[in-house]
Amino acid sequence: MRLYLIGMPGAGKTTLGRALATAYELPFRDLDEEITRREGRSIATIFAAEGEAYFREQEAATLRAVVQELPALVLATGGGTPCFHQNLDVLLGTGHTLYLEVPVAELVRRLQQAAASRPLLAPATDAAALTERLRETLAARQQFYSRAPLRCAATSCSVAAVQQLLSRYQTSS
Ligand SMILES: Nc1ncnc2c1ncn2[C@@H]1O[C@H](COP(=O)(O)OP(=O)(O)OP(=O)(O)O)[C@@H](O)[C@H]1O
Ligand SMILES: O=C(O)C1=C[C@@H](O)[C@@H](O)[C@H](O)C1
Ligand SMILES: [Mg+2]
Repeated sequence: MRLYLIGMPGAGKTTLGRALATAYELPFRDLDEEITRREGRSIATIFAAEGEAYFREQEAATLRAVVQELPALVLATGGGTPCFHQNLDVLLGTGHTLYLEVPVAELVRRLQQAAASRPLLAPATDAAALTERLRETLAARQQFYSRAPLRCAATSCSVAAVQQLLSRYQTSS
């Protein structure tokens, strides 16, 4: 089984992804970490040195390489992954895609500390600016995230809840 987690920055893709991989005894990959490893530099450095378009190309290529390499895994994608280069079609066509749905106010709480090291959020320094930035980003991305056949809300996104969701989904499909 390939299980893909998608959602906004701070939604908990990496945190929950690792826990799900342990529960299912599957390898875990984090797409941001894979890109960092392939490139030998941080995401922030890639954005600063090469710009977003270059990052999106590397992201798309790395996604396809990971999918080809591993027939079974849990993959935490980057926040923007489903929104560029037909990546969502790759996800939908090769595994189960789960959208972690988290309200903007909760994302702000989680991200406020870390915003400076996240290139797309860095310009938003205070809570109001970060809220506005996340609102705009989510509005633009909703059309992609909402195509995931599986979704769970922030408050119910435990490993057990996802396992239940997935087993119901697998028996019905
Ligand atoms: N269920 C949760 N409840 C509260 N805090 C959480 C939860 N899941 C993750 N967090 C916290 O929120 C922050 C972001 O989590 P995480 O890095 O897993 O998100 P992400 O979706 O992988 O973000 P990114 O897209 O930036 O990689 C972390 O500080 C993490 O500890
Ligand atoms: O939301 C986004 O577009 C991003 C999220 C991160 O996971 C990284 O993939 C990168 O910082 C871009
Ligand atoms: Mg992450």
